[in-house]
Amino acid sequence: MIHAPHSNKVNHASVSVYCRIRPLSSRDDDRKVVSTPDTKTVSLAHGGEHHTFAFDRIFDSKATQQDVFEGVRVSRCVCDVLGGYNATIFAYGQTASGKTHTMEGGNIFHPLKSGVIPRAATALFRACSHAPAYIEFAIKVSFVEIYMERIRDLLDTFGRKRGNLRIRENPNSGVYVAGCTETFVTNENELLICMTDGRKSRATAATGMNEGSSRSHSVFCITVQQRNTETEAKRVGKLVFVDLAGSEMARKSQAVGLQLEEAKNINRSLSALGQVINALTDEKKVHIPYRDSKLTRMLQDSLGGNAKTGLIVTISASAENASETLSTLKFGQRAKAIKNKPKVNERKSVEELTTLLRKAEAAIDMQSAYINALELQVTSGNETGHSGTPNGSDAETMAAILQLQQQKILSLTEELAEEQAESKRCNKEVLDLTALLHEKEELLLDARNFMEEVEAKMEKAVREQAGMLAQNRLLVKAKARVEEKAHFKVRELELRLEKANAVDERLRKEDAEYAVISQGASRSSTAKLAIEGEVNSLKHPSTLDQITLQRLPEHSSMTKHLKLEHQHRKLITDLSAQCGLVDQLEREIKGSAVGTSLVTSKEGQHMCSLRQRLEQLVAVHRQLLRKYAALELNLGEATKMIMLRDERIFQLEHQSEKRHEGFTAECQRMSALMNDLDLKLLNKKTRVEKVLARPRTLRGGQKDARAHAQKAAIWWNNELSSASQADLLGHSSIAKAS
Ligand SMILES: Nc1ncnc2c1ncn2[C@@H]1O[C@H](COP(=O)(O)OP(=O)(O)OP(=O)(O)O)[C@@H](O)[C@H]1O
Repeated sequence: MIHAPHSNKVNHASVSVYCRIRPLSSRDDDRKVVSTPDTKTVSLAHGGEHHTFAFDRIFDSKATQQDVFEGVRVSRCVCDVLGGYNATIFAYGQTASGKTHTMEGGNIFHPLKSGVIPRAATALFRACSHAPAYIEFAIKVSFVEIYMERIRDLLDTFGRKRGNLRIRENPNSGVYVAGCTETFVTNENELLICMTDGRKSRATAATGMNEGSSRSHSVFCITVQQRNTETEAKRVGKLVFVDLAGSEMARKSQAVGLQLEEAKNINRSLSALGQVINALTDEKKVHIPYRDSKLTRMLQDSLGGNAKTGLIVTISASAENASETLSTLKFGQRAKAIKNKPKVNERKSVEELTTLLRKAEAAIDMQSAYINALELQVTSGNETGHSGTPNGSDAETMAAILQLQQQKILSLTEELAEEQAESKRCNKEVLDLTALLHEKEELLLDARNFMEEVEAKMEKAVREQAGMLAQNRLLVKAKARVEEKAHFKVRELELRLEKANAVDERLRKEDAEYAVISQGASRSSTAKLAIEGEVNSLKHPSTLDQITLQRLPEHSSMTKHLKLEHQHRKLITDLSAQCGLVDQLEREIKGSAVGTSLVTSKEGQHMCSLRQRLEQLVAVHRQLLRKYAALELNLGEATKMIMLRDERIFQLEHQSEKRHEGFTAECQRMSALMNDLDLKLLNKKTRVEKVLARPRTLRGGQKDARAHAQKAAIWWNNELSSASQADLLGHSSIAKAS
């Protein structure tokens, strides 16, 4: 006997309901109205009555995130999903009762604080890593929210599909959100990153009851696709986590304006959910109002559909929330009565179906042969009955046999019909699959053509990219050159500044030297000439050129000043040329930035770094300009000082000239005096010699003459020594004066 395949068997499973009690917060009334007699019962005292509810598991306020994960048996849900089932876990409860805390947790990356979703991700990837090597997995996630009756894609980073997505239904894959972003993930971390990205886009707000209240229902879906590489059989399972927005009373949450509108929408969709649950648990109701809200439409497979569903109701133990707690617990109790029909989403491979078909045909053949044999036996029995007269017991036995045979025939005919139907179904499936195969082949062909087109485009893009890269490289080199030049110019400017300082220093020294120089009349006159030349060229600065500079005396301060000015002018020209180069570079970089907008993000980064370097260059350029301005200022001051010094030099020269003239006149006067003295001496000497040469006969006057001659000699010697002393004094006084 052939049994129906596993996929066709429908097991009814009721929704598992769990209850988590949130610890009292500072905002809460201290009076507790909730108690937990045991791990499966929760009791609420409200309105003078005790309401008791039984659930699959109760988590009190001390329960940890791991306790909840284990108690809700999320790992089993993960196994179900890997087995090809759809599973849904959703959290329902009053606002601020801890739904998001339970589903996502305080910190999704923290080992203790993470909630059900991150832990399920860990379990899923661990299970995949332990699967046989011939099973291939593809895991993708989607994250949407239902905000004010609009479905928004939370993973759509560009916000194109945030508007309002549509819900569609497919006989194979069930209810799904059309066009929502599905991101493939290869590990737990990637999944958590997707979740973090989605959480950032979620609509939350601070209300009177919760600092970070979710203003929307969020649906996080993990789809696990499996392929058996040996048999080509495929399986798909979905793990859906729904964090519902909390029901709230406007009075308590103090919602006004947009928040009030949000609260109304939340309450409306939650009441639609309640209606669906009521209809599902009421045997008389035939119509289930799934289409009354986006929320119920999305949860259609999870409520009364083909998914395995777990519901976590979150409540507050505080007396002030007792009425909301009661309604939450009632909701959980009703939901517990919902019966789902979980089924495996599996597609058998063509080989598997062909084998099944062959088996079915063989069974049909065997049964047909058996029926024929039985028919023959019946016919021959009848014939035997006609030929003789059977006794009573024989007749009874015959009747029993006939009855048995008829029953057998009946059951065999039924089985045959079943097998034929199965065979027909298999045949149809084979035909469908063959058609699908052809369709896929065509699609594959299209895809191949498309791929070829894409490849050609890619090649072109790569070529263009390479061109752009080369251009970028050139730009970078040009930038480096400009940078180098800028650095060089800065260094040059610094050197020039140092030189200017040195010139200043040397000018100071020259002042001192000049005093000595001015002593020499000839040198002074040369200097005078040079200064005159300098003054003339200063009067006509426009005529100053390199040749003029070369012609001027090297040691002259004016020459140095003019040289410095010439250098500065050259520097201005250089700097403006550099400015032009930098501007051109900026323009080129801007141009290339526009051109490279389609280039990969790596190049974008490169461009960014280029831009940064350009900015640095511009900063250096500005610094240079500032330095240049400072230099110009220094130059102005230096020019002023040089002018003052030149004036002083001019005055000194004037004085020196005057003194020189005085000195020359004094020298002339002294030499005239000396000549005069020499003449006088010569006369006296001659007279003395004459006296000494007189004859000795003149006895009478001989002694007198001798005495006179001696007196004259003494006078002469005295005159001579006083004259030489005066001469010496005269010389020293001139030296002092000069
Ligand atoms: N079991 C718990 N243990 C510790 N803190 C909790 C627990 N449950 C909730 N909280 C804290 O209570 C606050 C409200 O929780 P949460 O945001 O999860 O509520 P909610 O039901 O999602 O609210 P809403 O419907 O407004 O979004 C948070 O600060 C959260 O950390």
